Amino acid sequence: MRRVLSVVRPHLARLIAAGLAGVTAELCAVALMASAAWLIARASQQPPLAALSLAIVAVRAFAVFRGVLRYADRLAGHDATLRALAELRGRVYDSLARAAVPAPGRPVAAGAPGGEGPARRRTPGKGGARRDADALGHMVADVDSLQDLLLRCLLPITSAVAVAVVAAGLALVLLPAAGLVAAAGLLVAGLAVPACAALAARRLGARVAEARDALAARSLDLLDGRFDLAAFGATARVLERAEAETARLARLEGLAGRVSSIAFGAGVLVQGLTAVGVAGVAIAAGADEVLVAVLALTTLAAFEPVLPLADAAQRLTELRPAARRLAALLEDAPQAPAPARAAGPDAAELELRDVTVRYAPDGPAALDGVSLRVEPDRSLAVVGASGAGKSTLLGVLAGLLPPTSGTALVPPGVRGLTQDAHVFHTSIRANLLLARPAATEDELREAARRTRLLEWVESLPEGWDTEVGEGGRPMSGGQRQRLLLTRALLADPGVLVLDEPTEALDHALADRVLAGVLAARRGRATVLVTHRLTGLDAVDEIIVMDEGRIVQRGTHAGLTGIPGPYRDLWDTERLVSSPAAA
Ligand SMILES: Nc1ncnc2c1ncn2[C@@H]1O[C@H](COP(=O)(O)OP(=O)(O)OP(=O)(O)O)[C@@H](O)[C@H]1O
Repeated sequence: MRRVLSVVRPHLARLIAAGLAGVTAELCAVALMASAAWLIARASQQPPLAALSLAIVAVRAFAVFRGVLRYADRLAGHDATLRALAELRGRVYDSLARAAVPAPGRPVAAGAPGGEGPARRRTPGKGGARRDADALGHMVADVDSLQDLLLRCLLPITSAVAVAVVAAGLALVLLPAAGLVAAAGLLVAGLAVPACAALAARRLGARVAEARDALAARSLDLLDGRFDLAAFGATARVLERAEAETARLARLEGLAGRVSSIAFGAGVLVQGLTAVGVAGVAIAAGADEVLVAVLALTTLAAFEPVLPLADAAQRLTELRPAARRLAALLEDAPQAPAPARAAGPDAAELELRDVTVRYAPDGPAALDGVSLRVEPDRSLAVVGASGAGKSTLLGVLAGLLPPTSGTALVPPGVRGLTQDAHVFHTSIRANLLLARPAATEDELREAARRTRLLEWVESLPEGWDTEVGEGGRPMSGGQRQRLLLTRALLADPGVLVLDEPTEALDHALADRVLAGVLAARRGRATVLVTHRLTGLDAVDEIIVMDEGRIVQRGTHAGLTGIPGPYRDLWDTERLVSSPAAA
């Protein structure tokens, strides 16, 4: 909770102002009740009007101040809370972004942020997307819960404590015995009732969660295993069990919903009993009727901010898991990797000098002393066997992975298409315009023509306005890849890095798409990681990697003309695609 609340620090002044406004508004409410009680009781004794004039003014003043201060309290409280929420959201997204890029020395582990969690790097298939959406939904809800933490818990608790202390203190001064009764009542309503409510809410919350899990598991069984259940004639039996579980869940939820009304009722009962007790003690002590009225009604008013504490305690119990998850997220994310040194404005090219990357401190080098220059107007292809270090090299070139040693000079304006690129749940047009909001229809069409996306878009009834992504129109892997590639082309960055941009396409289409992309990028720096060598004759330079090192470099014609790893890869490719050619 403390870790999450630390985001409030920059907005502490506003929050304190809101707290002060809240406390003063509640004190005004108590003072209003006290002065009104005094006025009515004293008026019943028919004193001269002048004796009442001060009380009349006080009643009006407290009524006006209470209204104004309540308004100020709401305004300042919501202002501070929304600012704190924005801050927390920013920090959470920063943590997710850091976790999504595994820094060397910190490999991505399953279950860790950046592993199978919401910030997972790759999202295979639809089920993964659904899990990501769930995780994202939970995270958004967790962040939003800070709002309740401040507005429904911390601020009300502050007001309640201040009012209870002042009211009980005043009663103690006026009549110690009555003060003790008031203090006892306030303690019961402000501590014991909320504690019991929180305990009940926690117990019931656990049982509700358990019942919900059981029902979810049963529903999945019913959906996924429907054919088996039908085959074995067991559908009715399992449905019956699911219905029983639904009824149990409804019962528990009803009970959980009643906890707050029961707690509120208990608080009101304590309030009434305490007011009667205070009046009784005051009468027994021989206090005059004005003092009795003031003490009893002030006590009644002092309970008003104390009664919502039962609700606040329950909410605090519910918010703790969310706070724990957020704190873990904020703490677990690896520290922001030292960014690759940005090259000066005149150094337009991308350069690596003796760069080594290790994912674990004592682990093998994924990149081993690589030096490389990417000229601003040339294209470069990176090839090599699986695990040779191609994606790692691309990560360093894109400024996403800092080198463990060596220097990476990465100019601003390196953008790319990594394997994590995301299709947003919106139209094809909006997905593309993300890269260049001002792009014209012609530019969209031109980019899509290069990547062979255009034919597919034109075949759709709603064309560019077709909704895609989760919940939208399902896309094939190839359509998704071409959409992302079009977006990368449209962005037209100074250096475009592409990780296996045609991996999901059949060979014939892959070759045409690659040729289109390279033609569109002619004269602009492009770095391409690929397994497929066909079409690389259109690339200015090819580097061949093996075990993290560059083992060959040259052009397609040059490298196929000499024995070596590139020619071996080329021969294998030709053999696989057309055995007769070998
Ligand atoms: N996040 C990571 N944590 C730990 N090790 C990693 C990580 N990413 C890559 N590696 C290791 O670094 C080495 C190089 O991997 P890299 O992904 O760069 O190879 P690649 O040539 O792109 O392979 P592929 O063609 O299969 O994508 C491999 O041994 C791989 O196991």
